[in-house]
Amino acid sequence: MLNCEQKYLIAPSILSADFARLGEDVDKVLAAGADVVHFDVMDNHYVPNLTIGPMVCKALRDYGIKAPIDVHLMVKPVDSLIPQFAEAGASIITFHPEASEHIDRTLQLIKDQGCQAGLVFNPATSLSYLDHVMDKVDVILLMSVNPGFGGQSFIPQTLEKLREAKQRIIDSGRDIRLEVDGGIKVDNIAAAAEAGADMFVAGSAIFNQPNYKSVIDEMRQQLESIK
Ligand SMILES: O=C(CO)[C@@H](O)[C@H](O)COP(=O)(O)O
Repeated sequence: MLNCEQKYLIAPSILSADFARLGEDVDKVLAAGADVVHFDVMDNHYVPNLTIGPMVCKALRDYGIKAPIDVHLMVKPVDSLIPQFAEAGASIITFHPEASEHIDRTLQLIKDQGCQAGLVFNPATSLSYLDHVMDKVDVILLMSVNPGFGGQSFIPQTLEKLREAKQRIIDSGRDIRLEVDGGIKVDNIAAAAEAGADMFVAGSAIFNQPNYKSVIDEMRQQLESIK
């Protein structure tokens, strides 16, 4: 589960990791200071790309990965995969509201499996999907790129949407993580945090550098500067 004590969490997206040595690469990024493993699941239907499923999640657990695994489902339909990911060792499961027939039921299904639950918002998806489910979400994930691929540029309008989501969280009085995903780098992580984000997914910014620790340290320095 997520560490509630820690203000900011860094969650490398393994979409940009070395899939031929995934266990080692995930170990390496955690040893470099990452908090959470972000696990992108794409079905070539909801998004135009195909990635990994519950077997790979289980393989990471069997390899010895203990950190929270944050499973971002970019699949449609979603419900049938939820028990499989919970069984495979997922800690958090998030999904896109457009991909579920019954958002409330899908959130409850995730919680019934013992995982934390979240909704994911594409750049053009309205936050109004949160209106009647704030009591069931543990994480709100705002996509700052259109989903499907790593290495895209951060969409600046996300900052305003983060502020809106943060206000909804404050109004709810609940302890909900605000996650941002897509194009997060050393030079924009502070702006995302100032807008309200407290959990940062970064794929290419970390995995495309030889020294993961130096990137993560620089990200933390940026976050320190706004405390
Ligand atoms: O879910 C997705 C893309 O759909 C993301 O998690 C990306 O994998 C993030 O990659 P970068 O933009 O940080 O390279």
